Amino acid sequence: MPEIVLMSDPRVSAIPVEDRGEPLVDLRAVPELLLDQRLADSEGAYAHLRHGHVDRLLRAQARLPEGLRLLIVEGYRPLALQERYFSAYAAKLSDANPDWSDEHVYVQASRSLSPPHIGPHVCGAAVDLTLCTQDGQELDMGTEVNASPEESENACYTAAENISPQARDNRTILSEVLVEAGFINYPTEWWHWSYGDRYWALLTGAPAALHSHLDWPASA
Ligand SMILES: C[C@@H](N)C(=O)N[C@H](C)C(=O)O
Ligand SMILES: [Zn+2]
Repeated sequence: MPEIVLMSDPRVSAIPVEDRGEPLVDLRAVPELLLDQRLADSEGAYAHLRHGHVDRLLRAQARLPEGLRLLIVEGYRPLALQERYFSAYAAKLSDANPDWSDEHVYVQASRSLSPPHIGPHVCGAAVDLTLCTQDGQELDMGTEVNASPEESENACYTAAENISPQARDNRTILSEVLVEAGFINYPTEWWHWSYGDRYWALLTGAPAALHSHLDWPASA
């Protein structure tokens, strides 16, 4: 397996950000894209993404085999929520592994959650998504969206081998259309894709990230 750069890697936070001022768009107003409700918040933050992502997602969806579509689970995530998610997971890891240093806990937590200050969801640049049929039945992807390494025996890693051939094929279908549309994947999570954030810049060689952190409510 090629080296996985974790979100906690100092090379990620060292990437400069040159924000383009691209607005957030509410995907609830884009009927071609199907939104899942499992992480829906009352203000609809989860349904927002940077403007350019809409065309990228539509382009990816158009390339799917007939009968399949994207199912969007979460886009924009307010900073306070990212902080809550990160510190709760770090605390859980620390409790389960009392011999781990704080630094090791930080790195291990970043397998599943971005340190808040570099979080791509916080910039409206990342989207968690899966595949479903036209009538919304989710495909077998080997794990649930947002399964942790602990609960999935690392099957959440995109290249994991401990999944069925069918789930492997489904991950390949998802990856191919999203890569073609310009997204990059976080290799510890088959469902997490982004464009224009620091992690994207590091992996693509772009000189800077295109989107900085956004407060919510934003001028969407
Ligand atoms: C919570 C999980 N789906 C996720 O989004 N993880 C990434 C690494 C993040 O927090 O940015
Ligand atoms: Zn994500």
